[in-house]
Amino acid sequence: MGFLAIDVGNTRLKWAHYAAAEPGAKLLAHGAEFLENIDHLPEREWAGLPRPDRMLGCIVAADAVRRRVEEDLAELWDLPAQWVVPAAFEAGVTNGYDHPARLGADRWVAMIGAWHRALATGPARPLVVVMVGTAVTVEAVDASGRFLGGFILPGHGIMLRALESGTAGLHVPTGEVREFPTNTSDALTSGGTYAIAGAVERMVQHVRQHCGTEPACFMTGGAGWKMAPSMSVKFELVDSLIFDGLLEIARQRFRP
Ligand SMILES: Nc1ncnc2c1ncn2[C@@H]1O[C@H](COP(=O)(O)OP(=O)(O)OP(=O)(O)O)[C@@H](O)[C@H]1O
Ligand SMILES: CC(C)(CO)[C@@H](O)C(=O)NCCC(=O)O
Ligand SMILES: [K+]
Repeated sequence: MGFLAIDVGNTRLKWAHYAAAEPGAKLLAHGAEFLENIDHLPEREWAGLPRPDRMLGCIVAADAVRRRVEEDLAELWDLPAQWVVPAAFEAGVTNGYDHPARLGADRWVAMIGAWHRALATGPARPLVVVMVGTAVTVEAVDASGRFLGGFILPGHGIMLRALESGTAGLHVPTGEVREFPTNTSDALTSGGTYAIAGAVERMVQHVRQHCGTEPACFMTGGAGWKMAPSMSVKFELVDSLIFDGLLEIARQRFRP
């Protein structure tokens, strides 16, 4: 019974089992695993689930990970995997990428989730959608639902590892975010955080200028909570943005 939504990122696989394939459906079970541990899913977390009627996922990880998940779904439930591939248009959002299929599926699905979340609370307005995961993405959507373009930048972990491996003197524990850092740990943590916050602020400016309206701003991703206190613009932190998008796409695709 129900609907299984899966989001396979570059660091973790997140899954959610819903009572139905439609927005607002009851969440029955959910979990997240680091990719190196997903082999356990069929014997542990997924072993107790009733067979989902359908599955829809988005994946940006390597092909080997995708095959692994597809084999698990086939063996456990004889369930065919369906992955979202960014198209020119889906669920109200138009894809402005030069090559629409080259856009990351997670970015596309998160924008669709944000678009419908915003529409549910008022008239259409431009969006800025930020995902803080292994990488950080900052997307712009105009008031007609057109994805204008977006930034990709390194996430906290990659920024720190790049600095550690490229220098002799930057091996220090995680610090605090400070306006004026006075030790190496705080300087690194603050630098990474404000690099992301600064990119987001610029995108908000670009959208304001291009659309002539204040955008609604959404943030999601495993490290979203770390960014929230340091943002200069008001953001709604929505952990489930990708699942919201998958539910909306599933509703439209699987409509009886
Ligand atoms: N509690 C934490 N403390 C320190 N760093 C963290 C923590 N949680 C996440 N991170 C770092 O933040 C980045 C993204 O985290 P996480 O894996 O939770 O995001 P995600 O949205 O699942 O990523 P993806 O979808 O790309 O797999 C990683 O670089 C990770 O090392
Ligand atoms: C940018 C990431 C890594 C973010 O998870 C992912 O969306 C991805 O691999 N994208 C493909 C390239 C692109 O979106 O232009
Ligand atoms: K992701």
